[in-house]
Amino acid sequence: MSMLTERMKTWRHVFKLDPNRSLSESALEKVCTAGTDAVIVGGTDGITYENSRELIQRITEYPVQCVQEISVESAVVPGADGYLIPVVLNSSSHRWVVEAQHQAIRKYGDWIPWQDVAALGYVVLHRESKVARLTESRTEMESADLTAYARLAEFLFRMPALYVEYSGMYGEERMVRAARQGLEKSRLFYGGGISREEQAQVMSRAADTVVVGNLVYQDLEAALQSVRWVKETETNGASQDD
Ligand SMILES: CC(C)=CCC/C(C)=C/CC/C(C)=C/CC/C(C)=C/CC/C(C)=C/CC/C(C)=C/CC/C(C)=C/COP(=O)(O)OP(=O)(O)O
Ligand SMILES: O=P(O)(O)OC[C@@H](O)CO
Ligand SMILES: [Mg+2]
Repeated sequence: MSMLTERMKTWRHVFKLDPNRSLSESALEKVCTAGTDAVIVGGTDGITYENSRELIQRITEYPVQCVQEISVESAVVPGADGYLIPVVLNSSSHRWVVEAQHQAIRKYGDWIPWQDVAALGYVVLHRESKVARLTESRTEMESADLTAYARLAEFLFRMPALYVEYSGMYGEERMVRAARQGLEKSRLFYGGGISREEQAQVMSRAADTVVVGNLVYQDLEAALQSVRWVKETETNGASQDD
């Protein structure tokens, strides 16, 4: 299998499943066979090795890429198709920018399969979200700040992707477009509050990859439809590939 950063370039739609929430086997089968490009396993609270391993093992029964987004060092599950490492660029605590990552790299050292690892430069914008509270993110910003974070992610930190995160809330298109303005090749992820076709279309035009999370648990049929909503929409100004 090619490097994770290469595979990510093909992702238009991804589901994010939370190990701390339950999903029946028939629902999981529908999610994994709906035509999404990857399933990300991750969340902010109640994440353990046991619940992550259980969900990842279930997903690997299906022919879809299964990638773990690591938010807790002790929950890393060997055997996933890849590992996404969040770096919260607008956190006011260095813990979520370098320290948690440093500790984990110290712990796992030689075991880390770097070809299957990619950093995600997060900018967290929903003030009331769990992730904003956990990471003490500075969510108040102007669009120019977001453009600057995007440039910082791509040109200073050489990150393969910038993630505009509105977890739990539908975000502002102008902010996603501001992030796009700062990027050339790095991928632009959007996630947050997608529940209707028109929302998915707007964000699919602005971003490269659209992440659908909570909708899976709120309205499974709509979540399954979101694959089509995203994939039938063309992106504007996609990141340039080599
Ligand atoms: C043996 C083997 C194969 C080993 C693998 C080696 C490997 C890959 C090691 C990992 C090395 C490494 C650098 C790990 C990182 C460790 C770590 C803890 C980093 C910190 C990450 C971070 C900044 C977390 C903060 C929280 C965050 C950004 C979470 C992302 C997910 C998210 C926002 C989910 C949405 O949350 P949800 O719970 O759904 O929210 P709602 O309930 O509101 O919907
Ligand atoms: O759960 P929702 O609001 O869809 O957000 C998706 C994802 O961006 C969460 O990390
Ligand atoms: Mg969630």
